[in-house]
Amino acid sequence: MVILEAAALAKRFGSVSAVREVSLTVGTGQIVGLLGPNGAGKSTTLHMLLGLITPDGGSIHMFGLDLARHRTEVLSQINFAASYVDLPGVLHVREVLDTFARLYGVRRPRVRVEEVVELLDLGPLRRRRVMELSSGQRTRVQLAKALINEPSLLILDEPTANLDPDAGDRIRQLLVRVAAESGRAMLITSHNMQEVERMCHRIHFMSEGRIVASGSATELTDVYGADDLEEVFIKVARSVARS
Ligand SMILES: Nc1ncnc2c1ncn2[C@@H]1O[C@H](COP(=O)(O)OP(=O)(O)OP(=O)(O)O)[C@@H](O)[C@H]1O
Repeated sequence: MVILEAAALAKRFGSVSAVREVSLTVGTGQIVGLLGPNGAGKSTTLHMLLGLITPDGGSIHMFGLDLARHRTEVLSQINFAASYVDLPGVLHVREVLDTFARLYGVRRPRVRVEEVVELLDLGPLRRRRVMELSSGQRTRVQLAKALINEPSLLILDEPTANLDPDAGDRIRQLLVRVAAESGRAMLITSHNMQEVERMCHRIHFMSEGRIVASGSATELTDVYGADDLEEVFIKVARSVARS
């Protein structure tokens, strides 16, 4: 089932065309990756999907509903995590999760908070203030917050950016398991090609605001005659830069 359908999205910032004619879909249980060099338009695309900025063109449908016309209903079924979004630093981890559970109108909030604490291994950090946490620990709190409302669609901007290799691997496994077991759809950006190769069913490469290549990791490595996704990335980025 199609969870997210974006068609011909466009966004300009003054003279910069940040996103041009971007179309993509994400289905139930599917993990889709959005890749591309710095400034390609990935975050701008995610921010339009989250209703944080208004597209100049195109349409966004989630669960069959137009985001522009059914904003509250749509946004209550999705969630987002990114390391650049600040959580209230003076609150304890437990208080942050309680607050978001109530904001999202989660049924049985205490039970759900305990579930995400367990899932993200936050037990020992429950009573620590967010401002006292390391960046990797904050990333885990962000992901717990993103799962609190059991979203049908999870949008993750570089979900493992601050994590050490062991924590990053655990989070990747967790997200893959969550998508497979609960059918949650995920759209992620990442500069970690191994992560994308391992997690994503479908990948879109963006460059200068456009999607310039799409497929599974295997399809893309075949098409570009590359050994791995990192080589594909470099070939795509350099071929666009030359053209
Ligand atoms: N609020 C803004 N005002 C002006 N220009 C912006 C704004 N947000 C983004 N841009 C520009 O839009 C383009 C796309 O930026 P965006 O942040 O979407 O890229 P990105 O692919 O997420 O990059 P990165 O990998 O570095 O995070 C860039 O040229 C950026 O400078």
